[in-house]
Amino acid sequence: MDWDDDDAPPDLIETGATAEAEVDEKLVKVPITIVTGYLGAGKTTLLNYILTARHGKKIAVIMNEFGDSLDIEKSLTVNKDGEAVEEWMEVGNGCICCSVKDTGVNAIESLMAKKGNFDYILLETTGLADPGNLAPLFWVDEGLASTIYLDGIVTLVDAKNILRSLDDPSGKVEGHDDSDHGDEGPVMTTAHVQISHADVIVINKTDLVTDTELETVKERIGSINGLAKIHVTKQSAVPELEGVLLDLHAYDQAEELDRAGKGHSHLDKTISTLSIPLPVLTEGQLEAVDAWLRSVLWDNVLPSDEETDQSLFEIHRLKGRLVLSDGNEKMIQGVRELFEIFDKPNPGAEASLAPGKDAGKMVIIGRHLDKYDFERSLLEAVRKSP
Ligand SMILES: Nc1nc2c(ncn2[C@@H]2O[C@H](COP(=O)(O)OP(=O)(O)OP(=O)(O)O)[C@@H](O)[C@H]2O)c(=O)[nH]1
Repeated sequence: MDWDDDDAPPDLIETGATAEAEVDEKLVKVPITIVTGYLGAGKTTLLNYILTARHGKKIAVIMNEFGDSLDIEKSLTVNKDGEAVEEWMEVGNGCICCSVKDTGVNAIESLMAKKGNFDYILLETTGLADPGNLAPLFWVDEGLASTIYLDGIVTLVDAKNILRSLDDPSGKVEGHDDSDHGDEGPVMTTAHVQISHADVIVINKTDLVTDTELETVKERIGSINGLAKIHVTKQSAVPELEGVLLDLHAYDQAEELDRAGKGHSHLDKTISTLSIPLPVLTEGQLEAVDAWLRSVLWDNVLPSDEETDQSLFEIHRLKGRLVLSDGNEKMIQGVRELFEIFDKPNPGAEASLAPGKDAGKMVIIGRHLDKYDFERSLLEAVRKSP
């Protein structure tokens, strides 16, 4: 599809997509990247950087002006001849809100039906958005044959202010109040949830901090989210885009599992990353892991020998690798209560492990994880199964 300069729709960054690309446009799935971060962290600077670096690609930038719901009226960045202008447009499909999970996808699909496929979709959230509410909108079941897929969540943090934001009670996320349960706990701020759900964290504005301050920021962020790739930037200029910010495939593989060390760190009192090594599993034990996940993620119940505890923990992100006794491997991906266990892509890509050795791993990012013995519960569930 060719766009006249004069007719170019306001949502497209029209930088000269090729005819060849358009032949495949019905077959190709378009990645959507959620870009989140506090006010002034450098999101717009990052988006402009991507648009410039991806000259020649058709990129839709959607501004989520209203926090956790996407409204039909969106401010969209247009780029013509390197000049960015901002306009308002109507997607025209009603309000996209979290209660209607597939509407966000439908609206973008109908937009693409009208305008032709994009190469990338970048969804910039407001400074206050909880990406955990948005990700499930776009993490669509394969069976639904959507033309878009959630590629990953990128969180920008301002190196100078992030520690203050993490400790600022006024940044508390609404709707996660434990006071009903008599457990106030340390405050969970929007900065926490933006970091805990991230697949990539860009620590920006590093020109405003010393090396020592930067190290402290990195350690704190790494203790909250031990899975995310961390990049350190000035003016949001990441070293490259491929696999760094774009084309992450963060929800269809789990290669970064080994980044998370064993056990968990306590640098941040609110959110931590917990890593549990798993043995080689039989088919029955695989089912036990599935049942354990359903209990933990759907019912908030951590099964254990002594008790079944309705718990206060809150899981934001979960990834895993399961090695089976027949030599196959499975991956686990989870965000909030949603999870999926699926065959490892590219089987045989990694050397197989010696039998009996800890072979698999589950990494959990969430709140109040240190109050419960997740490892014992999971390993017991596995051991009890044939
Ligand atoms: N010193 C410094 N300033 C930066 C850097 N990156 C961006 N800025 C500036 O910080 C300000 C905020 O950057 P934006 O990219 O607009 O941040 P944002 O996250 O989009 O902010 P909102 O749109 O307000 O949520 C702008 O004036 C940028 O020029 C950096 O690395 N160092």
